[in-house]
Parts: sequence; structure tokens; C-alpha cells
Amino acid sequence: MAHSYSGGELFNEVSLRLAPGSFHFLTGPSGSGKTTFLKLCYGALVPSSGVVRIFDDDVRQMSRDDIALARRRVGVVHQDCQFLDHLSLQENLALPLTVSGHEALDDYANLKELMGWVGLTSRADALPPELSGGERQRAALARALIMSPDVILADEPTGNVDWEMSQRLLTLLIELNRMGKTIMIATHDLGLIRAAKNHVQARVLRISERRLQLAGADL
Ligand SMILES: Nc1ncnc2c1ncn2[C@@H]1O[C@H](COP(=O)(O)OP(=O)(O)OP(=O)(O)O)[C@@H](O)[C@H]1O
Repeated sequence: MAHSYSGGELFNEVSLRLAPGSFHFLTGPSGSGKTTFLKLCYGALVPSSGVVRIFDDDVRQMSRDDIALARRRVGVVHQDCQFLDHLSLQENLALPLTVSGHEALDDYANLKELMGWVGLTSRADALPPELSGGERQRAALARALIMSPDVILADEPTGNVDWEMSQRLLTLLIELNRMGKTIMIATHDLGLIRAAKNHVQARVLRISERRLQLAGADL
């Protein structure tokens, strides 16, 4: 698969399969294409050439409805964690359930349980602008989990938080992987990757010179 924007080719000859239950890190310099790669993985972009399959289906052959259905199985933790500022945190998190008319949360009995899991019970009624950076990051993770996804793609989930909070978020992501979820984390933070490797078998991929390369053990 290859992808270009009008500014030029970002990567070519990229080939990757995210095996169910695997844990991957995606790293590379700023602007190398990490966010773009994640967008290709969840069907927000189609590749300029080659094939991207989401759960075995070729994105190009999928209707918008097919992609929307597949997207329910993929939780995305966005870099900029956008929330609706006039709704409480709890209301924001419930939105995907309301919009889809579905009751997901299979791994958690209810929204309260999920909020407890990410340590945000006491902030349920807060408005998003009232949350700290770390609370927003945990809220973004919780929102990605509402539809009980099989795969979690996290774009810099520990950006803008201190080391202790990034460890807390990492612990949550490792716990999700132990529950059987497939995880891919795009990050600049090599310290985070090193910390993770003490607890989970993770492959580290690096976008470099328009290729996706397996990073060496010397990270
Ligand atoms: N929609 C777009 N149209 C044109 N160019 C884009 C678009 N989105 C991203 N780019 C460009 O593609 C390149 C890769 O962007 P991307 O956000 O994927 O990189 P990144 O590795 O995630 O960067 P960072 O680490 O800074 O978040 C950048 O040069 C960016 O300006």
C-alpha cells in the first residue's frame, strides 16, 4: 500500500497485518505519517495505491455503511480528544451509544463502570473545559471503548501528560491487550515504549524513509 497527499508521497510499499490480540507501537519523526497511517487503518482514508483491508474487507469495495459498521469494532483515541464543551463528560461518553442506538459496553456493565475503570467517576458531571490534560486523555480512551471495540488505535494517547499519568494510561492499554484487544499506539515517546516492553510483547514499527520498518532492540 502507498499513500500520497498533494504535498508528495508519505510512504510506499508498506505492508502490515495487525494480528488479533497483538500490541504494536508506531513511531517516527513528526510529519512522517503516523496519524495518516492510523487513518488508513480505520478507513478514514483510502490508500493512493494498493489495498487496505479492515477485518478482511478491502476498504475500496466497502460502502459507507460497511465502513461505519467496521468502525464500531475499532476504537480510536484521537490526538486532539475533541469533546462537546456544553455536555458533561458522562454525556459526551454516552453520545456514541445514543447516536448508534446500540447498547455496547460489553466489557463493562455500564458507563459508570467504565468511568471508574479510567478513574473518572468523580468527574462525571464536569464539562470538558474543566478537565485536566490527563483527565481528558483518560476520557478519550474511555470514549474509544464505549462500543466495545476489538481493536484500539491510539494517536499519541500520552501527549501532554506527565510521566506518572502516561504510565497510568499505558497500564490501561496493556490491561486492554490482556483482555484480548488488538492495540496500536502511535507515539514519539521512546520512554513509553521501553516501559511497555517490560510488561507486554510489543512490536515497534518506525516510519522512516517512506517505509515501515521494524525498530531494533536498541530503542
Ligand atoms: N489532509 C492532508 N492533506 C495534505 N497533507 C496532509 C494532510 N494530512 C496530513 N498531511 C501532511 O502529511 C504529513 C504527515 O502528517 P501526519 O499527521 O500523518 O504525521 P505524524 O507523523 O502523525 O505527525 P505528528 O507526529 O507531528 O503528529 C505532514 O507533512 C502533513 O502536513
